[in-house]
Amino acid sequence: MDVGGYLIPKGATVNFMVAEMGRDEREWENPMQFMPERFLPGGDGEGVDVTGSKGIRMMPFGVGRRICAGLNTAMLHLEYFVANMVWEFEWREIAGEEVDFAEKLEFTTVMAKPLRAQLVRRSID
Ligand code: HEM
Repeated sequence: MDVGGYLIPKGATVNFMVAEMGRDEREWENPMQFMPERFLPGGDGEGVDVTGSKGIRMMPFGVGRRICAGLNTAMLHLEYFVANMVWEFEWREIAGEEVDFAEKLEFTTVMAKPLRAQLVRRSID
């Protein structure tokens, strides 16, 4: 089979570099910038399809017949969880400890400098 000019032999194992999709400048504006607002209306990630049925720009849950069975549960809970964490707390860097996205390869890829944050409870009056 020919995929984008590459001949894939029958029975070959194909590994998709999922993280590289998120770093692709042809797909994402300033991909290395942490910009969660890109997924809001008007952003380059607005309405992105994570199921792979319209196209694939990111695939955190895999795609196709073995796509994550918990996708909808996970998305619902993550949105609820993140919304509450931002609603309840202000998230700050610890003085003198800048957030550093440098990576280190262990069993999985982890942050070279573990992230520590200072949480300040918001006053909800
Ligand atoms: C942020 C949360 C989650 C992420 C990023 C995630 C991601 C994934 C990925 C990448 C796969 C492999 C897909 C493939 O083989 O192509 C997978 C499979 C699976 N996930 Fe999740 N998952 C999450 C949460 C959950 C939850 C909450 C459940 C259950 C309640 C769940 C149940 C499953 C099951 C059963 C499979 C195997 C599906 C199969 O092989 O047919 N996942 N998930």
